[in-house]
Amino acid sequence: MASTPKSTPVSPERKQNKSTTLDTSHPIEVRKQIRSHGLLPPNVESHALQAQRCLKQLASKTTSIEKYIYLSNLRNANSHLFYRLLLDNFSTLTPILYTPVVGEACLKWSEIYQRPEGLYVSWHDRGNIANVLRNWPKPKVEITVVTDGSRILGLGDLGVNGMGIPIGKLNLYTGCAGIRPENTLPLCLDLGTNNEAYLKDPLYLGARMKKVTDAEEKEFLDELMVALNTVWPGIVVQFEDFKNPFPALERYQHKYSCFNDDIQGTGAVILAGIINALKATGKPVKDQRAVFIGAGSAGVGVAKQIVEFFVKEGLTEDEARRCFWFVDTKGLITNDRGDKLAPHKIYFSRDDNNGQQFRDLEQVVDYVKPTMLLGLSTIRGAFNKTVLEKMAQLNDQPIIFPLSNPSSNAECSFEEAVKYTDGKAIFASGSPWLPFLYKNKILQPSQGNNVYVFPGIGLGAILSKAVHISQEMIYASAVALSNATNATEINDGKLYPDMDRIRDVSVIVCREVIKEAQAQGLDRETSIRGMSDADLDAWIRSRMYDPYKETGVDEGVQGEKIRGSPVKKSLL
Ligand SMILES: O=C([O-])CC(=O)C(=O)O
Ligand SMILES: [Mg+2]
Repeated sequence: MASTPKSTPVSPERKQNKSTTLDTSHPIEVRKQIRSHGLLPPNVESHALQAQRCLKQLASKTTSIEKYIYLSNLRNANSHLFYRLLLDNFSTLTPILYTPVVGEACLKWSEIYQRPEGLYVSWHDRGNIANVLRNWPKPKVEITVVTDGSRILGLGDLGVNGMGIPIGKLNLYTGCAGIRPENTLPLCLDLGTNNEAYLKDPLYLGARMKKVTDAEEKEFLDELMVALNTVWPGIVVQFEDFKNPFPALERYQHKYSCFNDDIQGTGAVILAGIINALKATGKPVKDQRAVFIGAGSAGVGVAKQIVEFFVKEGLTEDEARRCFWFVDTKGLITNDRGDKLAPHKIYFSRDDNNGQQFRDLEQVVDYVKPTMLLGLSTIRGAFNKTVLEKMAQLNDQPIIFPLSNPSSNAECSFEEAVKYTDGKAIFASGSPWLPFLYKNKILQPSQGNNVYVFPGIGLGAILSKAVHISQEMIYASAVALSNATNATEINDGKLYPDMDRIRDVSVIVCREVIKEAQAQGLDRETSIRGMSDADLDAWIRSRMYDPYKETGVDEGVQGEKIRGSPVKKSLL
């Protein structure tokens, strides 16, 4: 291998991470400049040819998990190529990198593990968290997705196996919102697990200890938030898949630039879907009756954002709140049910049931006569044939949202929703389903997944340098998403934009989040105040990572030089 001449400085990062520069699309001049000449096979390939090989290799993998591992390896071998492939095949690759296959990957994480890919911070690191963060090899971190693995999708407590989720979400941050991959930090907290099977599994990669108490978790998270903001001031923090996320959200949301994806991100996306569904049915909000099955943090978070919308549409908060009925494992949540309700359930608990109690969903549907049914219960089949048939008898266009993830936990499939409502359902699910042919018409499912907003919210917070992420900024993301759905999509019966337009959608969401931050005086980036929408969009785009523009040369400026003018002869 040629030694590096003194005249060509190679950054320490580049030395450590040479792999990202080994790209068969690099022209010979680039290969010579970055000293990868000879390390690559001679043919200089087009991006299209590279993609063709990757898709062929991917197709040769027979199981979803093999496809997942293939894509992880590709990302580590050549991140720009990986992101080019993702951008060009978004709707095909997302179900592998993200829900549902990422769920399977998390379940098997200890078996399929090959490399860390993120940072693990343990209970035993308390008192020393900032120093552990400083071990992260990349100098700049703009955003982190952090989980403690205690409620991974609808799969329960998976401990450190939950690391697949921050990795998957951050892949989408880069793919959808163009945050540079090296500026993202997947973060998994090992605060113990109550998953007995994992604790007994010799291959399990986490500490052999039970989950710490709520008070201990609070102490740990307080130190973590200070440490993150000390090591990377202004870092945006996305909380993900915590079993009990409300306390942390309440504690930090006015103090740091952070949000909870499961409460606020999912809430915003579902609200956008509901806004579009109500436009389709034409029924006013005052006539809506929403039954939620599953009264965990996500369900309550989603409903509270819909309450906000109903209030903006003219109801009082009390009138809006009373449009919701929640069902948990014990039945309809009422004040006189005889059990002690968890604090987050009290807001929606009913007091108008005249002593009647309803144990199952069918009884609740008969009693409430809902216009919409939303599932965040992780109970596959909870929206059974009878329930769906009843919804179709009650409504011309019943709104059916089985939102639990992954698909194996969804309350019903798209096919079931179509068949049992005779094609009348207005449908959105959390995980993807295939289109379904019904009565000679191909019907398209909508996927109400938080991926529609979290990348734009995170990018908006980064670019506006928001001091914190307000509920109004989250609400703005929901309205932006509903407006981003175009006429063709609406005519096709869709509630959300096509996934293949996700980059454009993320720009729109980001712009509206920035504008709301500006309106509330939460922004610190003064140079973009007062810009028109078009100028702001162009400014946002100019800051987004584009894997097609990466030359493999360290700094973008040098890359520009290579593209713009011939590289100096002396370097060749
Ligand atoms: O990851 C997803 O697909 C959506 C989500 O946040 C969850 O289900 O927890
Ligand atoms: Mg989640």
